[in-house]
Amino acid sequence: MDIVAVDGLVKRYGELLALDHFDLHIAEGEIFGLLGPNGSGKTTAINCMLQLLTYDRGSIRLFGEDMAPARYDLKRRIGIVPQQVAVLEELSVRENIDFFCSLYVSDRARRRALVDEAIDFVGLAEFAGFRPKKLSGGLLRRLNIACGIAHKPELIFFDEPTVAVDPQSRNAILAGIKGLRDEGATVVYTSHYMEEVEQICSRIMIMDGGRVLAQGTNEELKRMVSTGEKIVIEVPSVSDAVLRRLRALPHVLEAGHADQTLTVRCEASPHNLTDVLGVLGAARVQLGRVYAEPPTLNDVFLELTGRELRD
Ligand SMILES: Nc1ncnc2c1ncn2[C@@H]1O[C@H](COP(=O)(O)OP(=O)(O)OP(=O)(O)O)[C@@H](O)[C@H]1O
Repeated sequence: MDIVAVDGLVKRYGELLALDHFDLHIAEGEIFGLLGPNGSGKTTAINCMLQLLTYDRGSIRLFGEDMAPARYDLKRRIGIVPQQVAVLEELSVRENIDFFCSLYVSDRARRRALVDEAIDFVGLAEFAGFRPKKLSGGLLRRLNIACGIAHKPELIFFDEPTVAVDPQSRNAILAGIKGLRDEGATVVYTSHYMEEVEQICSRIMIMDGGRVLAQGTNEELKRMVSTGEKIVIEVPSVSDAVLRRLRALPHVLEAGHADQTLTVRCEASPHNLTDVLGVLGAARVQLGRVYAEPPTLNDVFLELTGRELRD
């Protein structure tokens, strides 16, 4: 059974079509990535699923049941980690987590255990008595996460949880999300950082302008496009004649030399590296380090839309 089943969702803000027949199906135990540039409709889609926004058309089923504003039984099974940190300034770390947990769990003893577990989970034990304004940006994000997950939700929405956090907190957050999945939760993860989505998501949807452009595993998405690897070779100089010969190779899209580095972008094909090294060998070019980078999700987005994923 799909934990999330969204079909034909249409959402307008006045004239603006924010979601255009948007479909989303997520199986139990997935970390599903919603990847798209700013304004592509990720937050709108989440807020419709949570019934925080009304929508014009479409159906939303969560846990196999029709979602509606008064379905508190379903809402109780959901955790939300919003894009903007939403905690109470006058409460400590522990009190904040306890407050949000108390919206779902009334038994005090059970709540104390859940709050302790959430504090350990996000690594905030030594800050439990701190007020939010004493925390760094990364620690504040971790508190935001603890508030969203302490009640042990089965389905958790993370909306850009790593914006403006230091690398250490970012890694802790990503590891934490995988930990939640390992404990049985299903996760919806929105981001415009393709590396994160590649790192943790079982499946990824690329969206733009409120529409689904493509979806699949990381590898499936990369196989959908014709862009192949980027070959990078350290070499002090390359003559124009050699560059012309490289560009004339059957699967080469682009070849250029800058900063003592030759870069050759190719279409997907098994012999690109051999062909490129063949041209350089014939011209007796002295080579330094040679490596090939596989296509990124940015290449996929670029080929699908003609634009970069990052602004
Ligand atoms: N309350 C609103 N009123 C009018 N337009 C809105 C409103 N909220 C969002 N929009 C517009 O709807 C579109 C989708 O926005 P949304 O916030 O869902 O995108 P997003 O992919 O989540 O982007 P971001 O990463 O910036 O949050 C954008 O064009 C945005 O300007």
